[in-house]
Amino acid sequence: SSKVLLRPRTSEEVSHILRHCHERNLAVNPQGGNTGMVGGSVPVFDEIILSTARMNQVLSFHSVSGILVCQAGCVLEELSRYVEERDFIMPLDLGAKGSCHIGGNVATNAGGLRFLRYGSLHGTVLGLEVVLADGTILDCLTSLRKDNTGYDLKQLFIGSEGTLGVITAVSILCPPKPRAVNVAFLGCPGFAEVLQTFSTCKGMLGEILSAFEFMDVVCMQLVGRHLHLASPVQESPFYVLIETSGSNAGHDAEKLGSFLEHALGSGLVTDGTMATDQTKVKMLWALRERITEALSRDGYVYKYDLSLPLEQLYDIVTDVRARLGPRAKHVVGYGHLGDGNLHLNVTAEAFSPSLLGALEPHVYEWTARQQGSVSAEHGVGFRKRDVLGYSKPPEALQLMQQLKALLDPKGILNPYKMLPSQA
Ligand SMILES: O=C(O)CC[C@@H](O)C(=O)O
Ligand SMILES: [Zn+2]
Repeated sequence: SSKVLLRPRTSEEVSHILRHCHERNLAVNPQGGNTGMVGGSVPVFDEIILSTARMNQVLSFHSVSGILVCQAGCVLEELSRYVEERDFIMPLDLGAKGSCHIGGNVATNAGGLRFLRYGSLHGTVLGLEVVLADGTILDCLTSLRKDNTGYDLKQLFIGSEGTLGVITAVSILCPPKPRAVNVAFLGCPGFAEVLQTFSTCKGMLGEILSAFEFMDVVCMQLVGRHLHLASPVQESPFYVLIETSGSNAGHDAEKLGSFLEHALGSGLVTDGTMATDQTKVKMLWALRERITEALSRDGYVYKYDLSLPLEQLYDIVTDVRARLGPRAKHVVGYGHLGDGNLHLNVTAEAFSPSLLGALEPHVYEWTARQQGSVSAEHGVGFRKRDVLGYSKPPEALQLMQQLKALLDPKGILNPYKMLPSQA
């Protein structure tokens, strides 16, 4: 029901907008590419939408350090192209790269496909400029690798989902572009073999391993049915996508080759294919990256983004499949295995409260019993705010409420998001 959408170009304009809204108690919903999975960027009632779409300028790039400073509304894929032309890459990559904004990525602390190698945005973001609820511009846009001068305030805004301030500019450390990238797409006979492949792979590939993703056979069937992407290997219960990135093509190919020989020889892997040329690399990645899209064409999707101990990671998928039986169209498990991050998705013809009742709180209770996280990389937004208690103690939730009250006493920033409705 929003009636107003504002599209500022500068931090000063954001500051004027927030000062105005703060004085008049007007609620504001910051919005980047609007690709989030938990409704964090969608207004609940008639909030004023503050879009970062026109704040899309690169401010500086240093070719020795690889430090990029840009406005919050730069589209991730455009930044990737910009730094790749200069022989660097962005430290994060995700399926929504064509539309998501870097400011939104930082605000949700998005994980994605390069996390295994380059780590979280809490490490790669070096500085932020943030406009606070009352319009104050907080300039923490430094480009220093090391800086121990007091509390590291920028960390508070990484993953705060627009509830504590509006991120207007980002300083981020970009790694050098790897000279050699190889992708192997393999079929595994069981989940135990997927885990064993991961251990072997870490041992044998070491520092060149840059991604370890997995998907189950149902994901592959759906990608085939809805997107017409053909499987490059024989049908198997599980598939893994392994990427290596290094500086010496010959060295990397040799390492990957001996790993594959071992994996095939010992029965961990039953079939596989490899790619070094860009087109085939992209084709193999598409099988994994486009699962979300295939699922959305399958029906209504119940989505869970869990961190779980590796040994138990797939048990919840098997459990939910048995629990729901024919009530679900499909129950799938895929995700960033190397990061202990499972995407459990369930599709059905339409939304049904009874199916939701069979899934929740069951999935959350299961996750809590494993000391897992009910939101690994998608954030909390509107959808998951009442389940934070499964992963955080009451004392932590109370401190979060206190921080919110300190930074946004009038509660104008992204209301009804992230924090539980009655804490
Ligand atoms: O749709 C999902 O649940 C996961 C989306 C994304 O995080 C992915 O890894 O593909
Ligand atoms: Zn993911």
